[in-house]
Parts: sequence; structure tokens; C-alpha cells
Amino acid sequence: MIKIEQISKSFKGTKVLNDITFEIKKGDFAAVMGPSGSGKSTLLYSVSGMDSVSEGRVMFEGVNIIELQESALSHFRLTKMGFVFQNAQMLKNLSVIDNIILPGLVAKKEPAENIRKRAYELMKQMEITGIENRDIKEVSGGELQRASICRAMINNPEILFLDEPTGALNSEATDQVLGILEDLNRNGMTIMAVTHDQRVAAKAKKVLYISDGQIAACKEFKTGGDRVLELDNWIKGLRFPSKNIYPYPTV
Ligand SMILES: Nc1ncnc2c1ncn2[C@@H]1O[C@H](COP(=O)(O)OP(=O)(O)OP(=O)(O)O)[C@@H](O)[C@H]1O
Repeated sequence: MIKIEQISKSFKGTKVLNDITFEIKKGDFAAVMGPSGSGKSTLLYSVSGMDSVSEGRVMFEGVNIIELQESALSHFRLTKMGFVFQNAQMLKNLSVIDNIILPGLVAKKEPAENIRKRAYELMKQMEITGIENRDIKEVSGGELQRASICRAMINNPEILFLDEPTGALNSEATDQVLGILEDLNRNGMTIMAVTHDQRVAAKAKKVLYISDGQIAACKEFKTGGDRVLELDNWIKGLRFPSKNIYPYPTV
């Protein structure tokens, strides 16, 4: 579905992504982990077309999104990609439901009535029915993050990009978001998530470990088993003795 081919990116002469190649298949759940400043968010923004790259290609269903003009790229992002950030980034002067339906109205793919109906269905699925007309200051952090997942899903995207989706949540709200991500992926949604949270990464099918702007290691989970323990042992055992080779031999 998405082929990332040898992408590199520099900020003011400093390379923060260095020759990264990997693939996200339809139905994948890829988690990106790594130390602070290693390039995880930059990678997510580059793959999703939110940021430019210095070199390489990002092929999304055969289209190199790096080469798209800004208006075409915006439309591509709006209709094919959903985004969830650490802080929900909702518009303060709109109610929860109006925030959720807004990208649907902007995309103009469907009548407003259908979009509103889907927003209610999504809210039901995320178990936040009843807060639709509240101001965004009148809901909890967990409810707001679930509303932001509804917003990300409103245009039926083909992939959901998440940047630290549980970073601002307490343990209970984290569990709710984890359950949602698991359900979405089980029902076919492709997901790429940057996270420091091993509980999030343990829901993934594939974990990329970034170090100094490179994929230092990659792990694919087999189904079943205690993934949290498996992931923890894998991370503890990681050593980076030499330059990146992908796929890197896993421990
Ligand atoms: N707009 C920018 N201008 C200059 N340097 C930047 C910019 N954005 C990121 N960087 C630098 O690029 C490197 C990678 O940043 P990035 O945010 O991708 O790291 P990260 O792995 O997501 O970190 P964290 O886990 O702390 O969020 C860092 O050294 C950062 O300082």
C-alpha cells in the first residue's frame, strides 16, 4: 500500500532521516519506536506528506506523493489519510460533533447528512455518545482523544497515522484508545503509529526501531503470545554495533 523508498531528510544541513526504506501493507499496524530525537515524528510526517523529504520516494498506491502539488497533496491527505496527534487539536469554537464532521464537509465527497450520520456511528463505536454537543473544554482528555479518532475516520481513510496517541492520557483512557486501535486494525484499518508507549507498540504487527534517523531494527510479531513481554525483551536486547542493515537481524 505504501512503499517508502530511500527517504532522507535534513534540517539546516543536519540529516535527521537517513536512507529509510520500508513498506506498509494494507491491514498492517506498524509502530515506530526509538529514543527522543531519533526522527520518529519526522518519519511519520514525511510518509504522510505533511512534511517534505530531501531524497527518496513515498509511493502510496502507485502515486509518489512527494511529487504532488500542494493542493493535490492536501486532497490526498484529506480523503485517504486520517491523523491523530498527542493533543487532540480540536477547534475551540466548535462543538465535539462539529469538529468531527468538519473534514467530511471540507472533502465534499458526500451529503452533510451522511457525514453527520457516520459521525454518530463512529462516536457510538468509540463509546462517547452523549458528548456530541459539548464544548471541547467540557470533555475529558480520553473522550477528546476518542473524538479525534472519530474525526480522523470521518472520510473513511485508507490509513490512520498517529503521533503519540496516548502520550497525554491517563492509564484508563490509554486502555480505551488501545482497544479502539486494536478493533480498527482487526476490522482492516491500516495503522502507522509513533509511540514511546510499549503498550501501544504491543498492539502492532510490526515495530520499527529508529535510531539516529535510521531503521536500526525491525520486529514482526507472530499472532498470539504475550506481546508486551516479547516487545520488552526485544527492546532490552537491542544492540546497534554497526550501520543499519534492513531488515536488521532481530534478537
Ligand atoms: N522543524 C525542525 N527544524 C529543525 N530541526 C528539527 C525540526 N523538527 C525536528 N527537528 C530535529 O530533528 C530530529 C528528529 O526530530 P523528531 O521530532 O522526528 O524526533 P522524535 O524521535 O519524534 O523525538 P521525540 O520522541 O522527542 O518526539 C531532532 O534532532 C529534532 O531536533
